[in-house]
Amino acid sequence: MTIRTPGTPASKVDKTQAATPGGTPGGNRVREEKIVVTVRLRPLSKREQVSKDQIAWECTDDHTIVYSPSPHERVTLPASFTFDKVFGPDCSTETVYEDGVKTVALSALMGINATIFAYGQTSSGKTYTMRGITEKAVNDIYMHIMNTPERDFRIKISGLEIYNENVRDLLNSESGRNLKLLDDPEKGTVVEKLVEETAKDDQHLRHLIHVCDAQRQVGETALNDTSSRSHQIIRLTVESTLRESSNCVRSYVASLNFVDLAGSERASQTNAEGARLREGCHINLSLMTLTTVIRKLSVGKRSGHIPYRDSKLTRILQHSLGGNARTAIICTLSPATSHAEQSRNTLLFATRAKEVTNNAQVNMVISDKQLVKHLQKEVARLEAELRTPDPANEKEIKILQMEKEMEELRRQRDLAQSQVEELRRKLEEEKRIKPSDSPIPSAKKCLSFSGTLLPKIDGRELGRCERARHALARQSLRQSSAAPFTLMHEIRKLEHLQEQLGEEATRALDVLQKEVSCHRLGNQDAAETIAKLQAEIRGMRDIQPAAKEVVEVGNVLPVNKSISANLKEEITRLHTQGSTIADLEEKLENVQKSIEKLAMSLPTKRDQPCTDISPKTKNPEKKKKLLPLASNNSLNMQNLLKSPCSPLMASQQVMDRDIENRPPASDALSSETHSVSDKDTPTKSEGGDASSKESTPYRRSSSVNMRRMQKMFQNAAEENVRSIKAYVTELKERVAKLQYQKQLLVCQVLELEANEAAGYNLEDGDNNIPEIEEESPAPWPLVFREQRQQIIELWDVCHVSIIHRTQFYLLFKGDTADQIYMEVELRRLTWLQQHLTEIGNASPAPQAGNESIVSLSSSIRALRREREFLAKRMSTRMTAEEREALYIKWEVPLEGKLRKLQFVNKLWSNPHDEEHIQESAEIVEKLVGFGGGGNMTKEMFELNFALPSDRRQWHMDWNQIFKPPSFVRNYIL
Ligand SMILES: Nc1ncnc2c1ncn2[C@@H]1O[C@H](COP(=O)(O)OP(=O)(O)OP(=O)(O)O)[C@@H](O)[C@H]1O
Repeated sequence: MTIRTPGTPASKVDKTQAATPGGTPGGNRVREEKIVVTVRLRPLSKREQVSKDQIAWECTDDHTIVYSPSPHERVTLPASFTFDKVFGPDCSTETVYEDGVKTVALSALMGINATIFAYGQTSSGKTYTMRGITEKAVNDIYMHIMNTPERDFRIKISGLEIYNENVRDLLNSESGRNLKLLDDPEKGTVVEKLVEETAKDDQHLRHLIHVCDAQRQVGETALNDTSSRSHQIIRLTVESTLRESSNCVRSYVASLNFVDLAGSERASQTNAEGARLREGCHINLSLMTLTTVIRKLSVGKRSGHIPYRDSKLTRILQHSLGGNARTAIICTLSPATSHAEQSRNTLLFATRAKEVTNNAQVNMVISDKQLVKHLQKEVARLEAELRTPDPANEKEIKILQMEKEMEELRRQRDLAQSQVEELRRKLEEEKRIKPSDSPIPSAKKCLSFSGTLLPKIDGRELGRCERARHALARQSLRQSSAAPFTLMHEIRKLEHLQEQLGEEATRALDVLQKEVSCHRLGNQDAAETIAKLQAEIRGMRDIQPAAKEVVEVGNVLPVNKSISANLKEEITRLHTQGSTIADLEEKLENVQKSIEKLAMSLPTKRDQPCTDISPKTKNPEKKKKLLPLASNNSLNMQNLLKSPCSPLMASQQVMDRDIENRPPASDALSSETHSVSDKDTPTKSEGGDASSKESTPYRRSSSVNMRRMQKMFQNAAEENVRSIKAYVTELKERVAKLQYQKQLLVCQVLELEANEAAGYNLEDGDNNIPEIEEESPAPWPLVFREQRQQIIELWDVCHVSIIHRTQFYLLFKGDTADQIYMEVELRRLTWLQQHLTEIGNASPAPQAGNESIVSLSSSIRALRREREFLAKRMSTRMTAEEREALYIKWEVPLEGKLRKLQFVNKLWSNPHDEEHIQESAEIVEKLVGFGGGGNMTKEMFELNFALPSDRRQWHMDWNQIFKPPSFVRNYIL
């Protein structure tokens, strides 16, 4: 057994912090603890009574002792002292023990070093007190041992005295030698060859203690017949180990010191001389060192050098003074006036001692012997288990498995917690980047689209955004990424349609060109218009689908390329074609205008010389106007009468002769036509079709039917121009729709890419998008409501024009036909939200072609301007009464100067209040004046995918806001 008292080797000592006495070891841990200081005031001794000494000290309560001088005495020094406990003359030693030092003493039973010592002037009652305390402690120790059968206790005792600065062994008086103090690096200060005896029982221990007392140096002085002339230290070492059955190899070990100091004395009072005087000098010297150590410790251990080594007493008690021990000091006092000054010195010492802090720890040792024994037993048990499998062992294995599982679960929980922490941290970061002065805090939540920017997990708000995101992602993936080939297929189909459309347009334009050729001999304006139109048509014919090399629908994709790479290529190609379509659309617009102009220039019935069409007419101008109509060749004539408006008809049928529409081929008509043509048929050089002259029916028409014929052609021409106009309009619509469909595809591809970038592997068909739960699609009304709420919140987040919001809100009420518009709006807003999140409040410097990039701040500014506009409108669109009623209802102060603006600022301010949204929309509608449905059509929104035009309607502000940066615009066809 290795015991460190206090010098057990560190490698074998396991120290934990001290427990509160009476508590579980290591339970209520105390890092630092002040020395417990109590004062015991004894009664007047017989000697003092005889000398008529007066009582100078009085215990006013359990903690205070007060100096009570005689009436004539003048007191200048402190008269009242307070301590942990003060015991008056009537208090028994048992009380002093129980209330003052018991807890400290019994700490030793739980591995904590403890020291109890008595300090005081000679004959103040130190020995009287310490003998009683030791007795009580021994009783309690053995009582505890009896009550703790699970532990095996061992009590050892050693006793020494320091007499005239010599250390003597009280249990080995035979030696008569002065024992040396050694400094052991591991054990600290040890007394060489000090006998340590193991107490067999309490009686034995008492006996040994008695031996120590008996061996102590005692002398008679004037103050005390049996004055202790030395410092006595009785050390009990208490070791306890759990009994063997528990397989525990660790033991508590602690020392309990009972220190009875020699009393400070004045030679004048003790009348000491000779040996007594010398003893007194040593006593006072060592007590002075003790006082110095205490004083230094009382102002802090780092106050400098602590002179422990200046006396043997302080060297031996070093651990009890500011070290690894719990310490209690009992300061004994004589109440006599004659010892008042000595008593005050004792109280001053006690006062300093109160400030000394110790660091007590639980001392545990591992016995090598016990350890080996334990390991041997363990090996034997395991060997036995191996030989005969124990069914209980299976249980243990299961328990082990369960423990492993629990460990894994804990690990997962920790991981989840760390992820939550990470999210929180990012949110904090987000908050820091986007200051909290953002007008709508909840907006930030929705501005986070990607997982890395998720807002704090916060109930419905996030739930809705998350659901929307997941729904969108899922839908997107189902539509696009879940089957990327389908998406490719869709693109191909679109291209095919686009190609068809181009071919139809080309065929129709052929017809149109020929038709226009027929009008070349019209008036000057018409001729110019026609020339322009022809040029445009030529230009349009030049526009062919650029991607003839595009693989046909159903062709196999290159297998060595990733789906996304192919899709990217497709998008790039679509982008190229997009400009073609845009050109086509623009040229169709021009053609339409020209046709309108042409229609205007066509001879009206008023212009026609109905009664003066004969070759002999005197008005060559009027006659000339008629000529083009009369000079059309047969092919054009037939084409003219064949409306090219139907795209389907624009196929082969358009070019075929339509017998039913052929003009009457009567002889009269032919002769009349012929007669006219003789003079007026345009020559080839004028653009007429000379080859058709021979076969034209006009040649065979008679002049009698000429007027009728002209009229008929006139009507046909008008009709055809109208048809062409309608057809061009239809072409435009189809181009727009084609454009729109491509937009949708692009959106899908962008999402596909985003999802791919986010780590969702699409190519292996493993859709890693967190499936919320496969549920049957919700009915449209429900979906509509949810989407609308998402849109409203996104409007709010992105600071979208409230006029746009109003238009959209009022237009789309939940028809099934609204689905596509809702989806488009949602997708655009989602993009915008992401875009705003990415660029934050920064206002990017305008770049070429990128002038309208929006930031959060620019959106807010635009919205503020819009609100100012609406505020102005309140004056003209509302009566004073209406305004006032609204102010009251919307809680705007009536007396405020900016109440209109205040009111408008409240519009569309709460995306979560349905009633508020409805009312806001109605008010904005009234202010802007697009009510009645006259100005608003759903198609406005459909066509909004086009880049901003110069249209000035408010709804186009959305496009102004939503002008994507160039990298996105490359995809927006
Ligand atoms: N609380 C007390 N009640 C009654 N008598 C006491 C009390 N304390 C001390 N005495 C008596 O006072 C006398 C002196 O006590 P004691 O020897 O314990 O003093 P001391 O402080 O140890 O002196 P010294 O330092 O000289 O050894 C003894 O006769 C003792 O019985």
